[in-house]
Amino acid sequence: MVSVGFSSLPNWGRSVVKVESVDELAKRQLHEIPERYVRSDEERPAIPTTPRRQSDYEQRLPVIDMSKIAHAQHRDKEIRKIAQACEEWGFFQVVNHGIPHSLIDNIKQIGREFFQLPLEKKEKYAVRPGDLQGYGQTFVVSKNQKLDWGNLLGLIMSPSECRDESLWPTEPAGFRENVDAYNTEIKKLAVQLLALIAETLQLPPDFFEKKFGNAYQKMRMNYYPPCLRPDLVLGLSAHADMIGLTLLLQDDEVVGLQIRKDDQWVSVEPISYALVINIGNLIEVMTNGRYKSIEHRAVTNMEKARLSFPVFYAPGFNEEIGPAPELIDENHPCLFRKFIHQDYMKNYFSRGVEGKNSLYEYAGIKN
Ligand SMILES: O=C(O)CCC(=O)C(=O)O
Ligand SMILES: [Fe+2]
Repeated sequence: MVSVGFSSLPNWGRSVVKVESVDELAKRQLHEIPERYVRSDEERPAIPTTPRRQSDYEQRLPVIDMSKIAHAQHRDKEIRKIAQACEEWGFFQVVNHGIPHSLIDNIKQIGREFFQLPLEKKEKYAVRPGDLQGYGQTFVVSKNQKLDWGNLLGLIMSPSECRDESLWPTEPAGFRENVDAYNTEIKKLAVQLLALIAETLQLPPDFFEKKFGNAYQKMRMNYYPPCLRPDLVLGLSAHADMIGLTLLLQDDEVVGLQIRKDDQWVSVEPISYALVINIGNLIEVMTNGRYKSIEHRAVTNMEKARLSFPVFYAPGFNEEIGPAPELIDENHPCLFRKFIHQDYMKNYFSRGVEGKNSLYEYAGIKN
């Protein structure tokens, strides 16, 4: 079946299994966590302490000050920091990015209010079979798979033919205006960051921009209700983002995002009004593996709900994706074959969350 939001695109081949809303489950007086949410010993997370200690973060994720990029005397240093962050972490935070704080406050408020609506209201926007947007849980593709302690609302901004306004909540007030305004700002920042990332690799400044002409842009609101046993569950299973770049706004108060660094899970320190940026699988391919798309996950908190707001930014669906010829030489053999973005997307969504292994299975070249 071709879903409404993707009438001009092929079926994504993803079947959705409907599961109970975690928002509702978490409201019940549970004495134990239902089995379907309890992770195996290997997957169970270490939970950051409250109040937070430095050891919760191990090393600190690089923080890029965008206001310095405009100043000749600081620019080179910030560019070097971006290069180092992309090479060593695949992640960094940005501050002074120019997105009005009032807009960021509005997005957080709207997200919180949406998830507090009664279930019947949220279910008007439920994910439909085969679709990638709406209210629900991601990647539930089998009746036996472990479930995430979280719910989400996903909305595609562009291309315009994928934007499905019937799934845009009319409550809380101001939802549409704020989400649109925020996404316009995020797009500007994404364009700026991609040009800087190209610069760090001495690629032509429009190297990424060329592919992002008819960009795919999707916003997600993730809601992780408080959980009786954060040590047994995951808010969001470990995964790598299969897009170009992710720009994530996270909760100021509740720590939850963890990234895999040197085989350890490191929490990302919340910084007020900062955005967390990460390299997605497509940029890993386009940079011939120089910049890696790193696995990450979200953990929950016993007392407080946590919200996060990623915007996923990717090339147009029909773009051919492959390593930059400038980044292939004798010492850096070509690591990936070329493919069409939407073929990869379709393949990815048919698998469910499997870490990032599927990128190499799909497009990796064995040298
Ligand atoms: O909640 C978070 O901080 C992580 C969200 C995330 O990784 C995603 O939605 O892809
Ligand atoms: Fe992610």
